[in-house]
Amino acid sequence: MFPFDILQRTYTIIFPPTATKNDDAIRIGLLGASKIAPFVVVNPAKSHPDVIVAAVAARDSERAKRYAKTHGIPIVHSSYQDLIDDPSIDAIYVALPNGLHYEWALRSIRAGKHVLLEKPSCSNAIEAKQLFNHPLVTAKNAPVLLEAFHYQFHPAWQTYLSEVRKSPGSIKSVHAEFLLSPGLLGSDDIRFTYDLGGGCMMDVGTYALSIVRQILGREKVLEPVEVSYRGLPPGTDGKAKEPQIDEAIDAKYRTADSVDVHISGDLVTRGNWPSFFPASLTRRLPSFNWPKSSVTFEPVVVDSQNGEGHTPSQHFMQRTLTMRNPLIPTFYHRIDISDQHILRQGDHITKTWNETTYKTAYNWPEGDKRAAVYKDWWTTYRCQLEEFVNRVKGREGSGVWVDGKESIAQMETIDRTYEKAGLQLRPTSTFEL
Ligand SMILES: NC(=O)C1=CN([C@@H]2O[C@H](COP(=O)(O)OP(=O)(O)OC[C@H]3O[C@@H](n4cnc5c(N)ncnc54)[C@H](OP(=O)(O)O)[C@@H]3O)[C@@H](O)[C@H]2O)C=CC1
Ligand SMILES: O=C1OC[C@@H](O)[C@H](O)[C@H]1O
Repeated sequence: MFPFDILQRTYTIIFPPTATKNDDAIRIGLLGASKIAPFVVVNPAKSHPDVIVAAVAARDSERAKRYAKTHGIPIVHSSYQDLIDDPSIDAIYVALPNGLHYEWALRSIRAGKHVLLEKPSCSNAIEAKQLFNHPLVTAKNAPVLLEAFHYQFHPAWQTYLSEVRKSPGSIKSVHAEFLLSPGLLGSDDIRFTYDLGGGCMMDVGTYALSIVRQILGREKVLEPVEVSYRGLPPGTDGKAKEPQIDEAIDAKYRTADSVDVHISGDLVTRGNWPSFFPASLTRRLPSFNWPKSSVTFEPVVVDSQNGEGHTPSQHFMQRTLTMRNPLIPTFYHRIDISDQHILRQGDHITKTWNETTYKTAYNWPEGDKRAAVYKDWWTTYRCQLEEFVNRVKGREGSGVWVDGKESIAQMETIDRTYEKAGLQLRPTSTFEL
């Protein structure tokens, strides 16, 4: 039954039911013929009655035409600015290198277009503050601007967050990791160029950071206490390529209320094999790891007895909540609610045991009105598109949103992490508006 469910959802993601478009559907334009746009916008739009992917612009018009043909996009513009100035376009999807997000988001907003902006929103906190606090963005009736933290919109992530909120005990530690297998990114990938706002912290690291910040408080800036990174391997000439680029990053933070926070990201993960394989053999071997988040709570007292003449006995419970694969939950994810129980008599531990329950959430809970709208096969991107459209149309929506304050605090924490690592902040755009 379980693999059949996966197959059914996967089939429907690839071949979604096509919706008849409404007359007032939002017409989206793609800035750049990017690799990610088919997943984030083109495919999800097929099943959305209020979205038409109407145009694309690329630096090379021929490439843009080929891309448009492949994806059935009717209009091709020969420059990004032409696309933005097209009066038939309502919204822009900015999937450019991170270093260009600020400029093209602002240009789009200036043209009155709504913006779905890829993560990370900007190159650094200076840009993020200028963008999200810009009068054109904060004005009443300003266009919608959303940093595309797609995973937050999926019911699986929201279910995990609600388990965090209702768990007994205060949070002791939080961990998140996103480790990419080798071979997914070419050596000329935008992620490996400093001037384009590259780096692991800017890429998979930004998800791990966003995850821990969602758990701890979305507007909190975290202060790093220890950061280490791995740079790019030297080129064939033996010289360091792009010395400001982190290929992998590992950062620890400690909050004012003493929560230990740990994130790891890696764009080219080797090693990391289970410990029964000798590390000397596996250190250089590629490995696959699910993105993961876990939260451990302080122990709580479940029961306490101090009967006269008896040694006092206490029953403690300590919870750990783990979520595997918060980023592509539609294929597979799992929420583990693991409770460690300890019985003590005086100073002696007399018994320990574990109780673990597992949860999945491919949709909102039964009876929740959102469950009647969402579908089990919706990807995080389809959920995100639903909420982007709801905002643009002024509809109620699911209640999940990433606001400017969250995006700014995210960039401030990324900056502090780079500073602690001894790396330069990603360069600030010279574009002014
Ligand atoms: N939400 C998600 O799951 C994901 C988000 N992303 C984000 O999306 C963005 C794009 O990533 P991805 O699609 O992987 O990248 P691509 O390299 O496929 O796309 C980047 C686009 O940027 C354009 N571009 C403009 N200037 C430059 C330049 N100087 N060098 C290189 N490209 C340039 C290119 O457009 P043109 O066609 O005009 O040549 C290209 O199509 C990033 O911000 C990344 O973080 C990426 C993957 C997943
Ligand atoms: O979801 C993702 O997976 C791979 C990353 O490199 C990418 O930028 C990210 O958004």
